[in-house]
Formats: sequence, C-alpha cells, structure tokens
Amino acid sequence: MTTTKGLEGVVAAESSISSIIDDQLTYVGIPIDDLAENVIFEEVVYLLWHLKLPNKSELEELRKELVEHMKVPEGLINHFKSYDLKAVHPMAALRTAISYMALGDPDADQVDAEANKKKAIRIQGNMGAIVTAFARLRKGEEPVQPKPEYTFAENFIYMLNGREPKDIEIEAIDKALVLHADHELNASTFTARVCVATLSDMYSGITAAIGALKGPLHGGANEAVMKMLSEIGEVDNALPYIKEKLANKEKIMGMGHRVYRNGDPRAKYLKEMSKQLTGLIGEEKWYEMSVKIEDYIKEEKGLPANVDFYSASVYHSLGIDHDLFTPIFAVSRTSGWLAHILEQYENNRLIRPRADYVGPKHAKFTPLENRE
Ligand SMILES: CC(=O)SCCNC(=O)CCNC(=O)[C@H](O)C(C)(C)COP(=O)(O)OP(=O)(O)OC[C@H]1O[C@@H](n2cnc3c(N)ncnc32)[C@H](O)[C@@H]1OP(=O)(O)O
Ligand SMILES: O=C([O-])CC(=O)C(=O)O
Repeated sequence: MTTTKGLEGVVAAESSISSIIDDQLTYVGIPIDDLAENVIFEEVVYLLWHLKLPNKSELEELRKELVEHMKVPEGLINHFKSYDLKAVHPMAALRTAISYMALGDPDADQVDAEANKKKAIRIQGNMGAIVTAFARLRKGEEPVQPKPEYTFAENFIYMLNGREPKDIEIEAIDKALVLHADHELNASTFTARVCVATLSDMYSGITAAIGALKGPLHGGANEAVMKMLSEIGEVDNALPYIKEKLANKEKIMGMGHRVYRNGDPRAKYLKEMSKQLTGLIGEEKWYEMSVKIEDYIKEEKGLPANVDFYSASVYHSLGIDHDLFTPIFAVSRTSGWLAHILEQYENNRLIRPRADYVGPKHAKFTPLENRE
C-alpha cells in the first residue's frame, strides 16, 4: 500500500461534470471563459445537472422552479429566532438549516431519480433563501419573499437587502455564482460524494459538504482574506504584514491551490470586478493591497491567487457582511454538489480507502484496575 498525504494526485472517481486540464476549467467540456462571459447562473445549474445547456423554455422552467423554492419554512425562522444569532456563524446556521429542511421533505429518504430531481431544485432554491433570511433575522429584519419574475441572482440580492438590485450588483453576483458552481473533486464535493456513496440521502450529502466548505483551507478562505486585508488596513502595510506572516510560517489566505500551479482561471474575473467595484465605492485600497500581496507571493513562493482571493474585496464592495462570503460560495457550489451527488448515485460504489497504521503494534492489554 502507498500512502498519499491529502490524497494529492489520486484519481478517486470518474466524472462528466467538470474538469481541470492544463490549468483550464471546464463545465461539461465548456471552457469557464465562455460561461463567465455569456451565461446566467441558472444556465450553469441546468448544465451541471443535465450535462447540456438549456434551451430558452428549459431555462425559464428551471428559473421559475428555483424561485418557487426560494423560501424558508416558518418553523426554521422560529428556530433561528430562538438563538442569539449575532453569536452564530452563518455557515453553522446553514449546515443546521439544510439538515432541518430534510425533516419537512416527504421525499427526503427517496433516492429514485424523480424524487432526487425534485429535491435538487428544492435544496438549490432553499439555499439562497436560508442565507438571505438568516442575514436579515440577525439584524432584526423579517425575511423577504422572492419576486417571481427575477433570476436567482436578482432574487438573492433583493432578498438580502430588501430593495431592488442594481445592475452592477446583479452582474457581480451572477458572475460569482457562475464561477464558483463546480470544481471537480474539491474537498467539499468529495465529502458529499463520500457521504451519499453509503446510499445516504441528498440532504445528508449537502449538510456534510457545507461542513467541509466552511474550513479556511477551502471555502472559508474568502472570509479569512477580508479579515487579513482589514488587519493590514493600508496599502503600505501590506508587504511588511505578509513578510512577517511568512517568517512565522503562516499561510496567506486566498493564495495557493492544490491543482493550479500557474493560476486559477477564475481569479482574473474576480480581480477585474474587484478593481471596478472598489473604485466605485472609493475604497481602491482593498484592490491595491490585494495586487501587492498577489505579486509578492507569486514572486517569493511561486503561488497563484485562488478564487477566494479577489472575491473578498468584491463582496466587501457590494456591502455584504464578511461572514456571508462563504455562505454565498455555498449557495453557488450547491449546484455542483447536487450534480456530483446525482452522478454518484448513478454509478455508485462505497468510497472506503485504507489507512497506513503507524500506531503501536502487539500492545499489551492492561485491566482497568491496573491502569494509572
Ligand atoms: C476554493 C478553494 O478551496 S481555493 C483554496 C482556498 N484556501 C486558501 O486560500 C488557504 C491558503 N492556501 C493553502 O492553505 C494551500 O495553498 C491549499 C490548502 C489551498 C493547497 O494546499 P496543498 O496543495 O496541500 O499545499 P500545502 O499546504 O501542502 O503547501 C505546500 C507548500 O506551499 C506552502 N503554501 C501553500 N499555500 C500557502 C499559502 N497560502 N501561504 C504560504 N505558504 C503556502 C506551504 O507552506 C508548503 O510549504 P513547505 O513545503 O515549505 O512546507
Ligand atoms: O478545487 C479545489 O481544491 C478548491 C477549489 O478551488 C474549489 O473548490 O473551487
């Protein structure tokens, strides 16, 4: 047996959903550049779930179905209200909420294709509604109901802020949702697949995936990037701060990637948006210090900025609370998790690797009364 720490380079599944080949990301073979420039989030959701782009009527049907499920049951709202929400991280709330939603879904434990399709739409719609409802409830505001004519991105912004979304917000959020939707066997997607490969249900798979995304080495990095930028405060402080972190052997959040060595193809879109949006709010310093950090880490460590790096200053510029950055990632990535869960069910085998045991061998048993 060979041990590969962190499963680096190990191919653990066949998949037709997305791939990273020669530093190019594709969803169902379509380059991310074509998608980032031309489609809305619902088109990507359809693509990942059906392995083809929707025509106009298929897109409209999916859009409507998702809006119908952008709702949170009263019971969950009351459950949220029973906590001191200011002390709860929204990713913890989201993890609980998805598990809670299973309790009210009569199809929760059905794994046939028809039930799974219904659940996928329900879960994807719920995710947007839960994040926005939580964000409002903790400010003492009531959740906002979706508008039937809006797209998913428009409704997300509307339900978060309780006002009409601006064009620039729609463009930024829609693009961010498209860019974060899927990424081959990343840690949270793998978690979802491991979970449902036991033939557990879809809600369990998504709940497990939310837990994996929450960590700062994965989706939690976008919030950690903004924390770092806030600590740096001014552009001139950026390099002394980073040099000290590196001297202490600390990681720089938003930098480095397990698969991309030459650059994350999604980062350039977020970088461009960061430049534009920080300029619009007159806080160019977040963009400028990010560029300094990116250039320095590239030069010193050969590490590229990943998708989380510039998304931090993008979301900050849109006025979004910093602890909602990772939940937004989760809302988008749910589409990919669901696609992978469906694919896992289609051709399932239990995922169960081995461990290289390095503990003591032939250890002597000591009865309880003789133990120190
Ligand atoms: C959506 C996403 O999940 S994108 C990733 C989001 N995560 C982050 O941004 C957190 C910061 N980045 C990291 O921790 C890593 O680069 C990861 C987790 C993304 C990838 O990690 P791995 O491929 O396992 O690389 P690993 O952590 O083993 O690092 C390899 C070497 O590069 C260094 N390194 C990797 N990333 C960084 C970083 N961000 N800052 C400083 N050094 C780093 C490590 O210290 C290590 O150096 P060493 O060999 O001298 O000990
Ligand atoms: O693929 C990974 O390891 C992390 C990542 O970029 C993602 O999940 O989008």
